[in-house]
Amino acid sequence: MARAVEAASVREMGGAAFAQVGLEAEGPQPAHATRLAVSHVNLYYGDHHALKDVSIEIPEREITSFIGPSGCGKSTLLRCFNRMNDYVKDCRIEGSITLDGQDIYADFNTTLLRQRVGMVFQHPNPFPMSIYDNVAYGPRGMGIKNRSELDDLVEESLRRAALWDEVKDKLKASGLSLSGGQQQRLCIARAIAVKPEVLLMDEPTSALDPISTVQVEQLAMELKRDYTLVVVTHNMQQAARISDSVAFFLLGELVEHGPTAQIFKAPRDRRTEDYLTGRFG
Ligand SMILES: Nc1ncnc2c1ncn2[C@@H]1O[C@H](COP(=O)(O)OP(=O)(O)OP(=O)(O)O)[C@@H](O)[C@H]1O
Repeated sequence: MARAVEAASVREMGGAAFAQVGLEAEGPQPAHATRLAVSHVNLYYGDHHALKDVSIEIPEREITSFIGPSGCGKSTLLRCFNRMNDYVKDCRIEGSITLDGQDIYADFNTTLLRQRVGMVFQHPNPFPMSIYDNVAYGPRGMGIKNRSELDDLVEESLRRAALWDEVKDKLKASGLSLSGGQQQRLCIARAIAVKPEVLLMDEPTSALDPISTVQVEQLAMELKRDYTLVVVTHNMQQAARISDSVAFFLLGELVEHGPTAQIFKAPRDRRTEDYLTGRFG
């Protein structure tokens, strides 16, 4: 009986994020191939055991969201995907992470990895240069010097980032002169200009107003047609709105990962229920 009441409360409370965004559980979707595969990963910052035996598969052309309370390891795992943690002193990783079957911690060129796995951060961080140069920066670094090729790439990337119409007449203006929401879309344009396969987004809308948040969410849903997206978010409604699947982390453990409807409406683990219903975190 108590269990039945709890299950009902998850549907009402945890499922509320899902219901509020007007989504209903969908039937089985065609499976997408695994793009990133994490197998038994343990990560330590010095003595601190930040990721504990984490295994998860990230399917291509889907949005996978990482949720969980502060400090549970969401950003740490995200940063493993393009080896950003390499820059952290005393950071040690065990286990394996593969991109299309190739171990990214074995014999893998990190420059190439970061080209294939792009990242957008919590706070928009345009370079202190023009809008055009921000987007052209990556392609130039890859050796593209031809002006018309660069022009095409810049336009295509800004269009895909839903920013072209707002900036096409001021491409020489500083990227820093844009609004916060525009700066974040500029950073997305910069990330996709090098044609990555995976886009990592670490709380990409937490510094944005509601209108810019909706624009970035719509953009993420557009981009998943071609890219694999992994999004860290504290916003449960955002996770419900945009994700194909959701992974819940707690104290460095991956508690469960499943289709968005299942996680919000019928989580398998009591700890996920407790988090979604606000009993902790
Ligand atoms: N560079 C670092 N050096 C040492 N410890 C770190 C470092 N980065 C993160 N940690 C620790 O690892 C744990 C996981 O941190 P992480 O940033 O991955 O959590 P998170 O779930 O993304 O948190 P938040 O939601 O607050 O961003 C925390 O205890 C954090 O203090």
